Amino acid sequence: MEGKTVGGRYLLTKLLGSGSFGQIYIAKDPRGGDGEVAVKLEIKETKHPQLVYEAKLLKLLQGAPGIAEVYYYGIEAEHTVMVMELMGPSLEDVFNLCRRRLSLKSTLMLADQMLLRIEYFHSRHYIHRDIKPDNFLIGRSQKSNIVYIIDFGLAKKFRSPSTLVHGPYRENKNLTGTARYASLNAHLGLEQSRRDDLEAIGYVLVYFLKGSLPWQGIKAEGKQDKYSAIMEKKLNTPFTELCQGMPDEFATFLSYTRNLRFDEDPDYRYMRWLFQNLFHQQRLKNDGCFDWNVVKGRPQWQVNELKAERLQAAAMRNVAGSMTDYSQPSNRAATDVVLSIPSEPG
Ligand SMILES: Nc1ncnc2c1ncn2[C@@H]1O[C@H](COP(=O)(O)OP(=O)(O)OP(=O)(O)O)[C@@H](O)[C@H]1O
Repeated sequence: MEGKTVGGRYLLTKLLGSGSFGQIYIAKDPRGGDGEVAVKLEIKETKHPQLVYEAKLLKLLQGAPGIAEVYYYGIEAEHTVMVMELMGPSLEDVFNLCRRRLSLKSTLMLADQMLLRIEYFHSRHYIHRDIKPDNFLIGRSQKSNIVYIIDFGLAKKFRSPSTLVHGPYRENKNLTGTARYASLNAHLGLEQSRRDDLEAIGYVLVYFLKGSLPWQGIKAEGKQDKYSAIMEKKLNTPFTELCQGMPDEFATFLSYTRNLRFDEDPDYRYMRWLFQNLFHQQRLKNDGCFDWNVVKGRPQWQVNELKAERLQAAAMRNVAGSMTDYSQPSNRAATDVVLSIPSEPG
């Protein structure tokens, strides 16, 4: 596809990766900004289309910090095409770059942005359901301090936008998301709600600060046995033990999220205050400088290379290990968004 033009103006220059979703390219926009955009392509006849849902959800979310701008959506010869803002490496990439351990300062700066993103997501009536470091990307150039939230393939509307009536509580659900960061209630088969995205953020923060989670690397026969073993470990690891050696705020945060009722409005201000307060107590300086900006001997271009390598590797694996089962209607995103797809702006 390199060398082709989509949307009448975007020239595909480089394959970034491919997987279950189709392909993602870097493209040049001769008329726009720094000239580079990301293009997602999905085969038109795909059995389980996702791009249309992602485009609808992105359209709904447009205009807030940390949400990729969409420039074009359309159906062309054999593909559904979405042209969007090009972003940089994921938090998993930069975590690797920092030898799989982040400082308290970076973790707290990320906590603040991740909480803002999820609060905004929830304010638009959706839960994400696949919170993990790979689904947060760093912006490029002037936006390199901004953390973006991506991958809405598992997002689900949790309340009516008009009446704000919460969706029903259900049990016996299959686990949706990524087992490592899934909330205990998601493991237990409860319908997910806002609290589950927040508990997952808690696990991501512990992962950044400690370098790993106690349920990583558990060996089991099949997928289901592995999920059960992870759940057991989560059940049997009190937050005080999980967060041993870390400031108390992390266990406090996790307990708060775990104790939220299914349809309770989370107090986002309280959660951000917890971490901001710790930040100030520790006399840290919010200068926007993350660990990966100062990794010795690792210039910025290496961050970009690392990302390219990871995307290639993911393409080779063909996103093996993904738990998503798109044959399950509940696993499909945003089927009921009523907004129209964006057409190319002026
Ligand atoms: N706008 C973008 N700019 C740069 N990289 C991007 C952009 N969108 C997605 N990516 C990269 O491409 C990868 C795949 O994108 P995305 O997660 O949206 O698709 P997916 O089908 O849900 O993939 P996966 O199966 O890995 O969850 C992401 O891991 C991300 O690193």
